[in-house]
Amino acid sequence: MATRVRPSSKRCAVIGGSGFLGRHLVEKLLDRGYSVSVFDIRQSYELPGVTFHQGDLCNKQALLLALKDVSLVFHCASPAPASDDRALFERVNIQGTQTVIQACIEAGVQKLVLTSSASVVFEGADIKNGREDLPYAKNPIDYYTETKIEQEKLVLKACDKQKGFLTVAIRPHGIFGPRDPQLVPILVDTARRGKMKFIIGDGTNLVDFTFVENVVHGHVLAAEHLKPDSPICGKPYHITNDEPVRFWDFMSDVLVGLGYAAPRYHLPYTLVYGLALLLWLLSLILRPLISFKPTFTPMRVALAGTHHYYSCKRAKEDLGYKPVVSLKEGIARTVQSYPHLRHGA
Ligand SMILES: NC(=O)C1=CN([C@@H]2O[C@H](COP(=O)(O)OP(=O)(O)OC[C@H]3O[C@@H](n4cnc5c(N)ncnc54)[C@H](OP(=O)(O)O)[C@@H]3O)[C@@H](O)[C@H]2O)C=CC1
Ligand SMILES: CC(C)CCC[C@@H](C)[C@H]1CC[C@H]2C3=C(CC[C@]12C)[C@@]1(C)CCC(=O)C[C@@H]1CC3
Repeated sequence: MATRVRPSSKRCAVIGGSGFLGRHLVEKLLDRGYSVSVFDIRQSYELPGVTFHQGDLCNKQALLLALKDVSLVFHCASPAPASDDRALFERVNIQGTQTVIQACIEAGVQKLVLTSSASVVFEGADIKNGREDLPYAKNPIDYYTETKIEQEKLVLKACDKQKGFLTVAIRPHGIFGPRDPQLVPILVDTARRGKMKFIIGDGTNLVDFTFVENVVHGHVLAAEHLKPDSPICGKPYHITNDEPVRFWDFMSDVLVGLGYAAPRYHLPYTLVYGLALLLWLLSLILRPLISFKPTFTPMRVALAGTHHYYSCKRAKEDLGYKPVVSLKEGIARTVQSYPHLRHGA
């Protein structure tokens, strides 16, 4: 009788491993002695100890090849939040995640760690020290958030101790760090176009920004604590820097660190939000004739003008989580890593 080979617990796969968070995660896993299969729609680097599988996560057969002999899977692939392609979000984040779950079960994977987002509970109103038991957003602010909610529900529901398939979701917030393609590049581009002169609202709103290595640390802890008798099975965990900061202080520190002026003039939140909504509607109506992408989208304005910070008490208690890099150190390392984005470069 053929015996089924139990996959090695040091063999894992990172779906989305070519992306910003995914690549940092892959590097940490290699440091910790894992061998890693990366599954991604693109290959962005090469590293010893990493096997690349290029493909779309909606394709189960392609996934199955990457998951052969793998016991642990991290799923951190998603279309970029800035996209407004609803069909793409639904296909990748919802149907694609269903495919990931099916492929994991068929391949005999034992643990699935999803990168969700703290934004799954954000509707544009203040969240102060939000806990994981806040309800999912009833009116998600964009298609990204809407599909991240469905994705998280699917993964947590799939947790089945009897079948030996365990799942957990990590909810990071505002990830930043070296090689981030989003936060710093968009900020610098906006500054270079002379649009970072204004503070939306009174500038006192507190927000979480999380250094990428802390997010990676949360993922590794979750994976290593995910066992049949553990309280973490089927649960979501906030992972942040645990140092809420004024949104506009964080933006100013990054801008000034790169040689740009900090924003100074205040604009009322409701005025800017209304204008952003109007511009977004116009961009939808005019799309057949002209295509333009407003910088100040309703989502970005809401994020820039409200409080949204989250408690990581549950992660501290259940995972022993503690940030490994402070906000100050994270900002310094991030600024240093972008010489090409410095003023005048
Ligand atoms: N950045 C942030 O502030 C936050 C991010 N998150 C979550 O963290 C995760 C990682 O985000 P981040 O690293 O910033 O994003 P990236 O865009 O850098 O990484 C995502 C990777 O997934 C790939 N991908 C997209 N669609 C598919 C597909 N159909 N099949 C296979 N691979 C695909 C992307 O390729 P391509 O680039 O070609 O699309 C990219 O390489 C995401 O799930 C995101 O929702 C959560 C909270 C905050
Ligand atoms: C133009 C300026 C007002 C803002 C420039 C910076 C923004 C691009 C970023 C500030 C907060 C960021 C953020 C995300 C993306 C980049 C920002 C909007 C997310 C939406 C990424 C995906 C998530 O899951 C939640 C993040 C919240 C914070």
